[in-house]
Amino acid sequence: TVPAPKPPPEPDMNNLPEHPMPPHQKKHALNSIKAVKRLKDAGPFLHPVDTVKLNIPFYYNYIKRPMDLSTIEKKLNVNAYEIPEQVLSDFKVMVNNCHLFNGKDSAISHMVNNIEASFEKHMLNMPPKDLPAPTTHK
Ligand SMILES: CN1C(=O)c2ccccc2Sc2cc(NC(=O)[C@@H]3CCCO3)ccc21
Repeated sequence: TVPAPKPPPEPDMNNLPEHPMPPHQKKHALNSIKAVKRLKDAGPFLHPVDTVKLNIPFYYNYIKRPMDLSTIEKKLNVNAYEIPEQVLSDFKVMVNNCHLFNGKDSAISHMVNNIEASFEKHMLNMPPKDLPAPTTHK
């Protein structure tokens, strides 16, 4: 019997963190995701893998944590992340899903590697959690 394709899980809205990432870090992470979404190689990663359009009903049987750029952006907007590393780890889930399902040397995996490199470069400029107090020059 063909297993019914499972819908991609929504961001874990149920247990949002008590102390989410502060606004200046959230803003930087959102800008980084927006910059990646504009890359030529980002197309297939903008939305959850569409198992019907791609005719891969087994996808969610292999890929237990589907992830894509729109889901990361949504999680940022609902303050689902506590620290920037959690954003990076969701990004890596998306990368590893692609490597696992398509093969590390596939064209689509080279595309996801490109956008991951770009995202990591943006995240190098992430401001520290506790910004220095604004100094008032006399
Ligand atoms: C990341 N990834 C994949 O990992 C994937 C999974 C199975 C088969 C092919 C691919 S490459 C791929 C292609 C699209 N393409 C599309 O979404 C559009 C709509 C359906 C055909 O092109 C989206 C995701 C994707």
